[in-house]
Amino acid sequence: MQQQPEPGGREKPKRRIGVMGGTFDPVHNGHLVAASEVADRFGLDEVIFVPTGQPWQKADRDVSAAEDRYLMTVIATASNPRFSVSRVDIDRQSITRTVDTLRDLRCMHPDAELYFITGADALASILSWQAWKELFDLARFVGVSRPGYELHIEHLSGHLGDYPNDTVTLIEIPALAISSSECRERARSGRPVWYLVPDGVVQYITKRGLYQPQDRDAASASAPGQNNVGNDVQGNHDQTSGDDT
Ligand SMILES: Nc1ncnc2c1ncn2[C@@H]1O[C@H](COP(=O)(O)OP(=O)(O)OP(=O)(O)O)[C@@H](O)[C@H]1O
Ligand SMILES: O=C(O)c1ccc[n+]([C@@H]2O[C@H](COP(=O)([O-])O)[C@@H](O)[C@H]2O)c1
Repeated sequence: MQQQPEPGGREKPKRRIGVMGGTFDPVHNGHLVAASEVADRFGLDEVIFVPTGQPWQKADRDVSAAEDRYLMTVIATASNPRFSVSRVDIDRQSITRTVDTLRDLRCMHPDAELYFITGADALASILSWQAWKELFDLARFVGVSRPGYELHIEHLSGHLGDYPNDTVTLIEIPALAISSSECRERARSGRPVWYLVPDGVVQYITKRGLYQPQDRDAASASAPGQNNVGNDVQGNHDQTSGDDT
């Protein structure tokens, strides 16, 4: 671990901060397990979840409102004292670039070591990210396994010549074959998302009527407390629909 000198000559370990970037539409248990595993393996003091503002590589589909994705991420992470959520990307008035995320977080935490966490699919496409050459100066990268994707680093090896060996690390994590796309499709068709996402996120999706077919959106907007998600999404749980009552 890198050390920094203290007034008395003693060395103080640097704070280690994980950065879990994602569109989180919705956040699911695969994201949470990835963050938790990396925190454990790398002895991270904190993991900051950073919902994207304008994910330019997802411009081919409608992405839910940033505020909904942010709130779901807050709900999902609230019970873990090491997890927090940042608004840096959703408050920036431009497309979301990880280089900006990391620059902002570096300014906020100048003495910390940053560990950017990516799934195998995201890591595979990192050379298509904007200003990617700067990324490895700003943070270490941790690529985590994900069912259905090959976790590899060969595409980066030609670009990491002068960087330390631990600039990008690959780790195997418990396999959770969950995706936000699948959760959205389930909610849309009235199938359960219980246990794929935290309970509070199920309730938030229900309360806000997220991921419903277009013709039900108007109802959702005009009656935000109404249960607009199919009953199957609620399963057999004995709980409220998330009404404001
Ligand atoms: N099940 C999973 N296991 C490991 N990593 C994951 C998993 N799901 C997502 N990730 C990683 O989390 C980060 C954010 O992912 P994102 O918010 O795009 O979720 P997603 O499930 O891939 O969404 P979508 O299905 O809409 O593309 C990415 O680095 C992605 O690779
Ligand atoms: O910097 C970029 O150009 C860039 C392009 C695509 C994705 N990313 C980041 O990769 C993370 C996962 O993104 P996504 O789209 O798979 O949810 C998230 O933090 C994004 O900001 C970053």
